This record gives sequence, C-alpha cells and structure tokens, in this order.
Amino acid sequence: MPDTDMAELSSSEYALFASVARIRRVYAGESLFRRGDLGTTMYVIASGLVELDFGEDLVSKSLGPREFFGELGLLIGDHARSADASAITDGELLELRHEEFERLVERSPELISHFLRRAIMRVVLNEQGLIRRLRRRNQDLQAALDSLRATTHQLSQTEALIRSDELTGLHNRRGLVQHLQERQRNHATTGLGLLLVDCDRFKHVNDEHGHLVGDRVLQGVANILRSVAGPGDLACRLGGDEFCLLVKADTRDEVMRYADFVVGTAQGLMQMSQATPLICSLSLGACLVDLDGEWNDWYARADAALYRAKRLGGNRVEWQDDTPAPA
Ligand SMILES: Nc1nc2c(ncn2[C@@H]2O[C@H](COP(=O)(O)OP(=O)(O)OP(=O)(O)O)[C@@H](O)[C@H]2O)c(=O)[nH]1
Repeated sequence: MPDTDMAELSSSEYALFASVARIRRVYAGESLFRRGDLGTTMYVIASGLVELDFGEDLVSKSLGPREFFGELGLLIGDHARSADASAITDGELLELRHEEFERLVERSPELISHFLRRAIMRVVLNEQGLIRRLRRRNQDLQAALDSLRATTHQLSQTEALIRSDELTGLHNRRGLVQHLQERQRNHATTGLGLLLVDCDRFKHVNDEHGHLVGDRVLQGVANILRSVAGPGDLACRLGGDEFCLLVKADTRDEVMRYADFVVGTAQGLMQMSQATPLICSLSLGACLVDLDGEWNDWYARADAALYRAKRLGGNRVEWQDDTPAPA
C-alpha cells in the first residue's frame, strides 16, 4: 500500500474526524510544531498544504487535503515530534486531542480500529524505509572507507619508494634525511655510531665485468649492511658505490665491532667468489656521532677516516675521534 494512501482518510473517516475536531486556520509559512517538541495533538488537513521536514538527509514530505500527521503524539501521548511541520499554503486543519479521539472511539470503534491499523502500518513502513536508508548509507560509508584505506596504502607505498634506493632497496639520501629529522624530533639523542662505506676499485669491476655485475656487487654490499642493521638502525646507499650505516652504539669498541664485521664479511665472500665477483673489498671510516650536532659534521668526521683507509690501500677500517678542522 503506497504511503500516500495510508496518510489519507476515507470520506467516512474524514466526516467522523470533522464531527469532533476543532478547526484551526493556518497561514503559509506558519510553523505547527518542531522536531523534538513534545506533542499530544494530531492533525488532518481540511484544505491547503503542509510540509513535514525530517531533517538531515531525509526526504521532506508534502501533505494535502484529507491527509493526517502528528498521530503518534495523540496515540502515545507526549511523543517527541520526529519532523518540523509547517504550512506551505494558507489552509485549514482539523485538530484532535486525546479527549476528542476518545469520543471517536466510542462513536465508531470499527472505523477507528481501521484507522489505527493504518497508522501502525505507516510507522512500520517508515521505520523499514529508514533502516534501508541507513543500510545504504552504511554501505556508502564502508565503500568510502575502503577507498580511503586503499589510497592511504598506495600513498605509504609511494612514500616508501621515494625514500628507498631502487637498486638495493636500502634507504636513499632522502630516507636518511627523514630518519635523522625523526630522531631529532623524538629527541633520540642517545649514542650512535656512523660507518661510511666505500667499495674499493669499483670502477674496475664495471670495466672488467660489465655494469650488471657491478650492480650485483652493489646489491651484495647492501645485503651485508642490511644484515648488520638492527631495529632502529639505518642502512643507506648515499650514491654510486658509497654507503653508510647508522647504528646504536655508545663506545668506539661497539662501533668498531660493526665495522670489522662488515669488512670481514666482504673479505669472506670475496674468497668464495668465482670468476665473476659477487662482492668487492670495502673501506670504512668510523666515528661516534652526537645527535645534537649536524649530519655534515659527522659525515666530515667519518669521511676523514675513510680517506685514510683508502690511502692505506683499502680493505680496512679507520677511526676518527673529532671532526677535522676545514682545510
Ligand atoms: N654498476 C654500477 N656502477 C655504478 C653505479 N653508480 C655508480 N657506479 C660506478 O661506480 C664507479 C665509482 O668509481 P670511483 O668513484 O672512481 O671509485 P672506485 O673505482 O671504487 O675507486 P676507489 O674508491 O678509489 O677505490 C664509477 O665508475 C661509476 O660509474 C651503479 O648504480 N651501478
């Protein structure tokens, strides 16, 4: 049964209601009640149009002659109105309170019981419509959330790609800068060691065996650094054949243990290499860093040590205590 039919009284019902109701004259724009008001009166439209506005994104309803509204206030008593009701045009309404309705029940119980059944059906259908709308809105929200999650996932993947080196999967310089900024923001100024790592005579590997073998050697170096880095440490390819490793360490001995392991592992792998190299020997400059300082200072300190390691023939670690004075 369509909703509009259910809201409209039959001729006999209308005549019955009219026989006991008070007539109320209304004017276009006049408010009859507002959402949330407690009400005990129901209305039947004698002439003119009335709008029911249920608020939010619910569809407003326009009612015309012989249609009724506000019946829950009368039947339940002091029911909070679920809509704003206002006159769209000038017109007349039949107004019924509880006393008048009692009189109708006495006068024509059959008609009133039919009216009540319809009123209940209308409430139930409205409720079902509301549930359907809420379900649809829930599904829309779910879909929006899913797409938001997918976008966030894509964004974090893109962000991770921007921070990593394509060839080795280690952090790149951008990743290193972000990592340092994050540490400084979190005041993670506890001891750190810096290892600056450079491949020895890497140009020769490229020249002798080709670029692809050179790439594999760089990946081999990255794998050693990755295996050394613990949670919170950072392995980074600074560019070309130059890498660095930031490790949690409070003393020179701790940093040197990491450094010796890196150089020793490369030496061990070189001994296992066949005609095609999988790794090359490494030179390391090592130092302790203080996160109150600057990356440039730490880099200069480690680079001075690395320079010495290279001058001494490579395949070794050199240590630097203080940042060298600029030349
Ligand atoms: N295969 C490969 N080679 C690269 C890549 N990036 C830089 N290179 C090469 O790495 C070489 C680095 O050479 P150099 O800086 O002279 O260093 P080196 O030959 O190791 O010399 P020393 O450091 O003095 O021992 C250059 O020949 C670059 O072309 C890369 O992604 N893949």
